[in-house]
Amino acid sequence: MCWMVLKTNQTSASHQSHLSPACIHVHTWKNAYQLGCRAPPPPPGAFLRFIPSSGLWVPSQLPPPILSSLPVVPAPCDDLFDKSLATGQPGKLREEVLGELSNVEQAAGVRWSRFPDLNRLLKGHRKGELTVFTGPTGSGKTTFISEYALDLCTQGVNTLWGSFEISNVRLARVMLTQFAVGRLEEQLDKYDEWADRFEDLPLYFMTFHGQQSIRTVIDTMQHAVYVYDICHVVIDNLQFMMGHEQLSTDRIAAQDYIVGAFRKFATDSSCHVTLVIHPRKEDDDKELQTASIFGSAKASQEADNVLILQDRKLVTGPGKRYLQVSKNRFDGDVGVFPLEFNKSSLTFSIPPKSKARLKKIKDDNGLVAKKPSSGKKGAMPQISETCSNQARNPNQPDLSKPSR
Ligand SMILES: Nc1ncnc2c1ncn2[C@@H]1O[C@H](COP(=O)(O)OP(=O)(O)OP(=O)(O)O)[C@@H](O)[C@H]1O
Repeated sequence: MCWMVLKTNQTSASHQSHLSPACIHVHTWKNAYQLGCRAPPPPPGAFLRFIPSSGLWVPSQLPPPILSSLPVVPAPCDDLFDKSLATGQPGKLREEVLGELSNVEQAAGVRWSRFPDLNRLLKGHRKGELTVFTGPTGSGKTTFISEYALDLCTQGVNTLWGSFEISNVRLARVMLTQFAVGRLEEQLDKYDEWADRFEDLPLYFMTFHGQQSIRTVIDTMQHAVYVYDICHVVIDNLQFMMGHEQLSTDRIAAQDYIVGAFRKFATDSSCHVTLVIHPRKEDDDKELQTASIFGSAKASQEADNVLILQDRKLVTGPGKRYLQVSKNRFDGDVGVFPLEFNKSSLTFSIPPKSKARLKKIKDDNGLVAKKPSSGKKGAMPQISETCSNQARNPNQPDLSKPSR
């Protein structure tokens, strides 16, 4: 068994006297080697372990006094290396690459039912990724990300919301309106039907509001992954979670640390994290860019995907807003697509001109209706031109069914 160093401190271990090759030799009568020194390279087959932070190859069995003085926490690891695509290697690289190639659909992740353009660009929503989402103040970030997450959740993506800016009551009200694709204020008799259906979704809310420490938030997320098998965490938004205490320079460092913690959580827990971050103040006539995200470049560097809600019209499309995918690490493309806001249903999906794409079937009564969907829970809402403001919805409660 070889050993791998999991955590290191900032100081190069080789600068510490007890870890210099000479000192190890004096204490153990065994040879250690340091990369980049005039010392000879380790002989082939030598039973050594490598300490990445120090560039040292040390004997794999150091006596306890030296081992305990390491500035690191060693942990056992059988597979330090993957060799090309060779079979039989501990990391199974070859099988895993084949798995990705032969299951392209699965590797692409869960597809949105309300946002076909997102599928075109991002392919799908995948576990273990970090998405950073930004947009001007009041442009509709919360409203959009609510529908974006709800869409996935109705398809069985277990979702945890951390709403640090608006209360869970207000958020759930927006989501319920989007779920019902229409205002429930005027049809309160249907409230219980919709609420029952909404309650059946694998959707959970953190009970935090306002400033909260990253440690507490990550602990809560880890607990939720363990207990509820959460696959998607939405943090809305980073600035409200951090509060306003730090000075400006500390604040950027603190934000970088927090972004790093969310990144690590996403990777380690195989859970997608969508992080809403306000942009820095830009001129109103300028479009936002990846570099407009508040803080250092850390957020966009760590992110797998960067989405920007631009509050201006696309010259070539309908809608007063558009969504820009400005970074896409996995597959697919970067690009833009228009969003048209429906004030009644608080939804961004299906701009009116795109309705032409939907296949319509005239029924016997001369009413216009969309071809029935697959019946999949949470599938694309069906737009009926017989409804004025409210779109017909596959999530529509079956009113013949008694409410719970
Ligand atoms: N495209 C839109 N057109 C008009 N109004 C919108 C649009 N999108 C959202 N709204 C409305 O604007 C208000 C603010 O929306 P929302 O809270 O989603 O914005 P935000 O970008 O998250 O705000 P903040 O910058 O404060 O976090 C809400 O009342 C919402 O219904």
